[in-house]
Amino acid sequence: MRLPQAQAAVLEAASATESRTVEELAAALDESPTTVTRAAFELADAGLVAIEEEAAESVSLTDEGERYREEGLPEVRLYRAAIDAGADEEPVPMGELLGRAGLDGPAVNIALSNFARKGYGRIESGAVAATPDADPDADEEAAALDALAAGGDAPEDAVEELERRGLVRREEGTVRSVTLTDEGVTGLMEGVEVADAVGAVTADLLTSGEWRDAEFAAYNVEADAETIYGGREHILRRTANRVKDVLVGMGFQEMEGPHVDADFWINDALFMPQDHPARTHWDRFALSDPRRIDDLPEDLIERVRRAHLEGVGDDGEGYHSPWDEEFARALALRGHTTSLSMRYLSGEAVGDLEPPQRYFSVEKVYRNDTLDATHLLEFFQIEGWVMAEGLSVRDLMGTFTEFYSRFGITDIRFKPHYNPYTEPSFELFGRHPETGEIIEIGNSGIFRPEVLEPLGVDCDVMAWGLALERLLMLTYGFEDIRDVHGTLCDLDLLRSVEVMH
Ligand SMILES: N[C@@H](Cc1ccccc1)C(=O)O
Repeated sequence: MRLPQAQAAVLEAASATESRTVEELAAALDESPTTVTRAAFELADAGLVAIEEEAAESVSLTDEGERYREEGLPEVRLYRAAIDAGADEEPVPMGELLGRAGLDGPAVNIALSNFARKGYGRIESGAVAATPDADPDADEEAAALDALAAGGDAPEDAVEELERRGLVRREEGTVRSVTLTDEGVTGLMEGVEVADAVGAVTADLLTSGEWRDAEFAAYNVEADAETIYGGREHILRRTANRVKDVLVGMGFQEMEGPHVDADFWINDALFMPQDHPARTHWDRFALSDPRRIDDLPEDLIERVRRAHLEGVGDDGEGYHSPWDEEFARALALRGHTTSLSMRYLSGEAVGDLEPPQRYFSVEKVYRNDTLDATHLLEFFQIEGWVMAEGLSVRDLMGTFTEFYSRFGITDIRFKPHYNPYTEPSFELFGRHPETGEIIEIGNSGIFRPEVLEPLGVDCDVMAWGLALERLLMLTYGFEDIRDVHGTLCDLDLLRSVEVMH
């Protein structure tokens, strides 16, 4: 029988009467467990060995656990310092003991919370009274740390406590044991010849031309292998791209524009009065340097100013409140991408547009919100608008129904709403697939004449801002947006979440 080197070695090292683990074989053969595992699976495929698998749990020390194993658990160090200072007879001020025990930073709280729990003593009004006959040498958690570090076992309740404290971590693994089958024994008796099968193509093999005569080992695609995570497009980016594809498919063109913009484009062009509470309570992220925009179309400034002061049309009223150009020139991170819609509708971005037109963007916006499961300080907005003659709310609803149905969402709901820049306005809601909760997914409406006339648009424009992250929640069932985005994100989830097309 001819076998590649690793397989021949494993076959010879295996026994018919005693199963040997992959780790034992690897140590005996001075090979890596990966090589032995692979060879064992190939031998098993050929019927020469049997592999038995057993789920096994291993417990290892975290960096913090390792540190305490070397330096002593903080509560034990506090107890020893307390005994040294005579705290078993008379309480000693805490500050003094912390210095003696060499404890500072987070270790102080850790020492204090475990000290009393383990019966090392009491802490009252800033002084420590130590239990005279406590035995720090018999500390079960310290003993467990030592035992686990040495590869041994420790009592379950000690391990649980250490795990709770973040000093050890449990890992699930599989232990594989190999035994020779009858066929394997026969094969061995008949004699095994080592074939020079090549396991991996090297640059040498290729340049020397040796690959022409080499015998290549077959791949075993069923063998267990270490998981290697390659780079991968983030689910949010992937969903953003999918949204773009859907909108392009619906006849929309993409807008682009600055993340930092003048309040003029973010608010004033939208007929948001300068003294509107939203312009302060929206908590904008203002820029201090540069502070203002220089480049604004003078004639548009004038038309917007007049719309704010006097209104638009015969029965227009306006706000009759002061309008300050400098206030409009202030720069901030955009709180919505409707600033882009203003730049495009005004002709500032790509020149004057004739109806019909459809535009969208899927871009970041910034709001000083309080972080929670459904709010981030920055998120992606799916902005969009349609410019055409004779648009109605029916068109708006139809567009959303069409858009969301492309993502399998067929039960969106509408609620009348108020925006200073649209009339009528609607908020959109969808049902969370896991919790069943109705969540807000967007805001929309038909732009008022006070917005459109200064921009020089004389037909209807319906528009919206939808939250990409909420769409993600509805399509994937995420419950906490922080699992997907930001420093608390769940890497395992991001690595393994399935792609939806
Ligand atoms: N700017 C609105 C969305 C919107 C855009 C356009 C028209 C109506 C509403 C928001 O951020 O909530």
